[in-house]
Amino acid sequence: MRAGAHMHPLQPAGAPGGGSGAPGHSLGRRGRGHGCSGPSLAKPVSGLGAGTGGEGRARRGAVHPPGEFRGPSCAAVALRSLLAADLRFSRQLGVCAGERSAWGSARPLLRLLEVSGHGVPWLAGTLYGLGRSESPAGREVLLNLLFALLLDLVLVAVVKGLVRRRRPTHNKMDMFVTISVDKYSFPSGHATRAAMVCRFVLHHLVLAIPLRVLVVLWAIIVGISRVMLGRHNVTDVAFGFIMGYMQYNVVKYFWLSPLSAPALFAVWNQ
Ligand SMILES: CC(C)=CCC/C(C)=C/CC/C(C)=C/CC/C(C)=C/COP(=O)(O)O
Repeated sequence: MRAGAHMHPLQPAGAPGGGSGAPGHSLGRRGRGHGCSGPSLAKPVSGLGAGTGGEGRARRGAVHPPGEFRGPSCAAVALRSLLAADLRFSRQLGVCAGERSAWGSARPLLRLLEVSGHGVPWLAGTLYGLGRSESPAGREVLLNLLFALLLDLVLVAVVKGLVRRRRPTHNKMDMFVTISVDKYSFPSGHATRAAMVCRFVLHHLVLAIPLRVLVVLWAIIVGISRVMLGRHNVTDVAFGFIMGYMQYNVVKYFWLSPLSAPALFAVWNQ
């Protein structure tokens, strides 16, 4: 692929489909070849683009106006290096990506964890609880959990649709109920949901310490299992955790109560 041209921001050069993680991708080579530069304010030097592929070749010898980028910035090179390391590391951690993988026998257990963090059981369970709940306080919490889960689905779909990072190539697309954007991997919807639900539960349920620890462990293990199953790269999950953590702030800010959303609660008060 031509460096810098039509290249996916989360896909280092030499990693077709964003998921190869193959050693010897071109990042390191390009980085070593000419270093990196910021915006050029100095008089242009011909041939600075050399080694950056077709674009560089086309510009060789050209006169660059002040302010034009001479090559990939240090930030871009650092980002690509991070992403290349992410692909390699994630591939190594994908030990349950298939039945024949190193830890393939643990795959069924990890797939069970996958279901435990999936949107469908959480939505179904919350709706069921809402239907059964007889206490106003319980209904308020469950209604907000429903709002949180729906918000999570929408925000993850928006970010996945914008970023469009492909899932790792070693992922087997045998996931439990998916929607169209789930062909993309950034961020991990399981990680956002796990982090958000974890914060939600810790804030709104009175639980003994061991149970609180269990909830946190569940969230962490769901995240790790995404990489082990080969569904995600590490950065998808890390960002998912951060995003899910912050989503809870949104839920808290827009907390639905009989005062803030009387129409919603009127359904039960009739
Ligand atoms: C259960 C009820 C009452 C309604 C379901 C409504 C519905 C179909 C919601 C969509 C749920 C869904 C398919 C969520 C996607 C979950 C998923 C596969 C996320 C991807 O996670 P990732 O970690 O692989 O990014």
